[in-house]
Amino acid sequence: MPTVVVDDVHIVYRVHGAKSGRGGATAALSRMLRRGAGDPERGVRTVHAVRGVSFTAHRGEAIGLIGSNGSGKSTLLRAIAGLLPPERGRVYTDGQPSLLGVNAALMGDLTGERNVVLGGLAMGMSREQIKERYQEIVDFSGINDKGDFISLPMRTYSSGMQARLRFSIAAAKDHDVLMIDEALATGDARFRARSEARVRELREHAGTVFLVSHSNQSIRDTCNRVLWLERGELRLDGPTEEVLRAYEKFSGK
Ligand SMILES: Nc1ncnc2c1ncn2[C@@H]1O[C@H](COP(=O)(O)OP(=O)(O)OP(=O)(O)O)[C@@H](O)[C@H]1O
Repeated sequence: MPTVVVDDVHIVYRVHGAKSGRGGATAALSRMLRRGAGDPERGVRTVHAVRGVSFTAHRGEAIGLIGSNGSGKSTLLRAIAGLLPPERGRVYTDGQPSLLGVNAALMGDLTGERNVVLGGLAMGMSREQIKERYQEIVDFSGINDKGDFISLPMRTYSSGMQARLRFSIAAAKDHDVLMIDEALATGDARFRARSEARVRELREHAGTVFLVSHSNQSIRDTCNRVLWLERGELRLDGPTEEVLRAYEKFSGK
């Protein structure tokens, strides 16, 4: 059963005002003034971040996305989630894909507790379901292991704690398509092991999991298939070990 079909997708970012991007404060000010007047010369630069990528994902697959910095991994995930319109090509998905990014939109000024509810509602859970899973989510995150932190605003958490809570909220639900962008990298070793186990579980519940990671070990431990992107192009798509070996050779590891 296919869950995601990506057909010759191209993603192009447009960066406005980038052509006149040099100079100090005075130049910036004059640019602003010109912009106000509707300057026709204002430049738009384009970044062709994903170039003609095609693949089909199935139920029960955990697919790792690898590639060097800026190779288009996060962009591709955002396109699958429907957050970026393709310039060319199509993305077909079965159900609503959930993107769990390091920057997932929880609210820093709200307590961890409120964010669990907010995140649950955002994922389409009912209040009852959230209430039922609440303790499980908090326990999984380990936020309260060292004291009552869940009742403090989320902005007071360390980046690792924030990432853990985000992952725990997202993982509380079985997703058709769950996309995880580097979230595993921020937790400590124990949390990483726990979340990797949860990714395997989600996958067994017949969903499809995408995982962007720079940790080849995380990819090895969780994924059965790997897509390797380089400069926006799909270089290799295949079984984890095969693709990782080629990638490690390429990156000199
Ligand atoms: N909002 C944006 N506006 C313009 N260009 C962008 C934007 N976001 C990303 N890019 C460009 O798109 C390309 C791909 O970026 P992307 O973040 O998808 O790479 P990545 O493989 O996830 O990188 P990393 O491993 O460093 O997280 C890069 O060249 C980047 O500069």
